[in-house]
Amino acid sequence: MASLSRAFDHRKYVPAEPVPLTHRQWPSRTLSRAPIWASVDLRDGNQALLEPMTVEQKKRLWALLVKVGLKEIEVGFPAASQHDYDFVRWLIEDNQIPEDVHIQVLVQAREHLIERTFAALEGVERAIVHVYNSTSKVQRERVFEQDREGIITIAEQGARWVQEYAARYPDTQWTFQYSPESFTSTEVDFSVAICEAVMSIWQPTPEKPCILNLPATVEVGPVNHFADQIEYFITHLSNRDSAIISLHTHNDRGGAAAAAELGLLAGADRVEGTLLGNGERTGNMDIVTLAMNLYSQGIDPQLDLSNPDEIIQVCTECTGLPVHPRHPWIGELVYTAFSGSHQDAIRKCLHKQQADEAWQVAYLPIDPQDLGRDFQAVIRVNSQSGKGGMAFLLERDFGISLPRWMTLELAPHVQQASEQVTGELSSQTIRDILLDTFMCAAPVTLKGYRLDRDDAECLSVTLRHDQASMTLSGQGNGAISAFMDAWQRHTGQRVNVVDYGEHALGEGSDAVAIAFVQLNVDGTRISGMAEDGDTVSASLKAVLSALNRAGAAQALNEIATGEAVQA
Ligand SMILES: CC(=O)SCCNC(=O)CCNC(=O)[C@H](O)C(C)(C)COP(=O)(O)OP(=O)(O)OC[C@H]1O[C@@H](n2cnc3c(N)ncnc32)[C@H](O)[C@@H]1OP(=O)(O)O
Ligand SMILES: CC(C)C(=O)C(=O)O
Ligand SMILES: [Mg+2]
Repeated sequence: MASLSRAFDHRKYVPAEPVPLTHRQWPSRTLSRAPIWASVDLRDGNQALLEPMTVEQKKRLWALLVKVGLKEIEVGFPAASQHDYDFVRWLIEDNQIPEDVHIQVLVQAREHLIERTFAALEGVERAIVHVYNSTSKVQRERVFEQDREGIITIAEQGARWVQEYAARYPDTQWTFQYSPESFTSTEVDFSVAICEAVMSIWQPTPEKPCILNLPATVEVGPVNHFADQIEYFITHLSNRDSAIISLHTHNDRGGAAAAAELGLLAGADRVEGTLLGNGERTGNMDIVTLAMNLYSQGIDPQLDLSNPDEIIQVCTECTGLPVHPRHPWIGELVYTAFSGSHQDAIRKCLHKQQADEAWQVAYLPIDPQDLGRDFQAVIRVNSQSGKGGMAFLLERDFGISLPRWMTLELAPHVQQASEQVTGELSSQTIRDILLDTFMCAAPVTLKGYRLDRDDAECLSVTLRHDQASMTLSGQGNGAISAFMDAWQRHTGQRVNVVDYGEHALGEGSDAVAIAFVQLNVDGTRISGMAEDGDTVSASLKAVLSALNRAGAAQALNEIATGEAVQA
C-alpha cells in the first residue's frame, strides 16, 4: 500500500466485507409487530457516562423503564462495581421487580466475575445472565492474541461457568444470553460457529430458549450490510428455534435505529437499546426512536411513550446529558414549522383532518398530540415564515379568520417585523401588527348611524373629526354600499368595495363582530378592519378604517362644509 499521509486520507480504511448471501429476503419484508424490547440504560448507558449513575439515579431510571413498559432490563455489571452490586441487591431485597419483568446482568467469560454475578443475584425469582467475549479478527489477533479456536474456548468456558453457577441457585428461573461482542466486525461463519458452540453447552430448546445477542458493538458498515449479517446468521444457525435472536446496535454511523429495523426484517426477535440513545461513543440504539418508527407505521410498539417530557426529564437528570431539540420524534422543535410553505400546508391539512380518519397531515408524520404536544408548538413565525403561519396563529390564539386578501396584505408587514427582531414573533405581536396596520379608528371616527330599510337602505352616518361632527346620507342595497354612496356624494371621491368579510368573535352574549373590507379609493386599493358588538357598526368602522388609511381627514377638509354641524 502506498504510504498514507497523516492528513484526512480515506485510503486508511477498508470497506465492510460483503456477506455471502445470495437470495436475501429482508428487503421484501415489512414489519408488522413490535420486537421484544430490552433496555441497557442501566448498564451500557451507565458505563458510557463520565460520572456513572448513583444508586439513587439508577433507582429513578429503573422506575421510568418499568413505567414505560420494558420487560427485560439489563440493570448492571454487578461484578464490576459495588454500586452495581448494591443496586441489584436493592432490587431483589426490596422486592422491586414486577412479576412480568426480567432483570438482566452482564459479565465477562471469567469465572471469578461469574461467581460474583450469581452472588449478586441470590434470591431473585427470574433473571437473564448475559455473558460475552469478543470475536472479531482485530480483537482475536490484537487484543486476545488467540486464534478462532482459542476464542471459542473462552466462550465455551464462560457458557459452562454460567451453567454451573446457575445450578447452584435452583430456585431461580434462569435465562442465558450470549453475545459475540464485536459481531459486526466478525466473519459471519465464525459468529455462527461460536454461537453454536455456546448453544451446544447450554442445550436450549424452543420451550426454554437462550438469547443470542448480536451486537453492532461498533457500527462499521452500512445498515443493509448489518441486515445481511443478521439474515446470514439466522439462516445458517442450527437449532434456530431454540434461540431468541437479539440485536444490540450502536450509532457510530448514525444508523443504530435503521440497522435494528433492518435486522428485524432479517428475522431477529429482540432489540436492546436505551431510552433516548445514551451509550458508548455515539450511543446505543434509541428505543424511543425505534418504537415511534413502528408506531408511525400503525404498529403497536407495546411501550407507553405518551409522556416523552417525563422520559426526557428523568433521562437528562440521571445521565446529565441534554436532549437535542431536533432529536427524532421527541425533540422540542420536531413538530414546529417555521418555513412558510410548510406552515401553509400544515394549516390546510389540519383544517381537513377528520377525527375518525387516518392521519394525513403534510410535514407531520404523526399527530403531535399523541406525544402530549399541543399545536402551540406546531407553527411558529420568523423571517422564513409565510402567510399561512401567521394566519394559523391568529386563528388559533384569537379566533381571527383573515380573508385571504387580508392575509396577503398583512404578510409583508409581519415579514418586515420578523426581519427587524431577527427571531421568532409571538402570536400577540402578529395581532398587534394586524391591528396597528388595519384598525385605523382615527382621525375620523364613527359617532353613530341610522339605517332605514325601505326599497333601498337609507343610511345617515354621523362622523366626528377635529371636534366637529357631520352627518352624511346615502342609499344602497346594504349599509356598506349606502355608506359608499354617502361618502362619494360628500367628498367627490370614487369609492368601491372590492372585498368584504366578517365573522363573529367569541360566542353568546360576549360575541363581537369583526369586519374586514378592501376598498378602491380613487383607483387605489386599501383595506381596513374593525371590531364592534354591533355588526353594522363593525362594517361601517371597517370602511372608515380603510378611508382613514386613505386620508379621509384630508378628503373631508376639502369638501364644502354645508352639511357639517358644529358639535
Ligand atoms: C462492548 C461492551 O460494552 S462490553 C462491556 C464493557 N463494560 C465494562 O467493561 C464495564 C465493567 N468492567 C469493569 O469494570 C472491568 O472490566 C472488570 C472489573 C469487569 C474487570 O476488570 P479487570 O479484571 O481489570 O479486567 P479488564 O476488563 O481490564 O480485562 C482485561 C482482561 O480480561 C480479559 N477479558 C476481557 N473481556 C473478556 C471477556 N468478555 N471474557 C473473557 N475475558 C475477557 C482480557 O483479555 C484481559 O485479559 P489479560 O489480563 O489476561 O490480558
Ligand atoms: C456487551 C455487548 C453486548 C455490548 O454492549 C456491545 O457489544 O456493544
Ligand atoms: Mg454495547
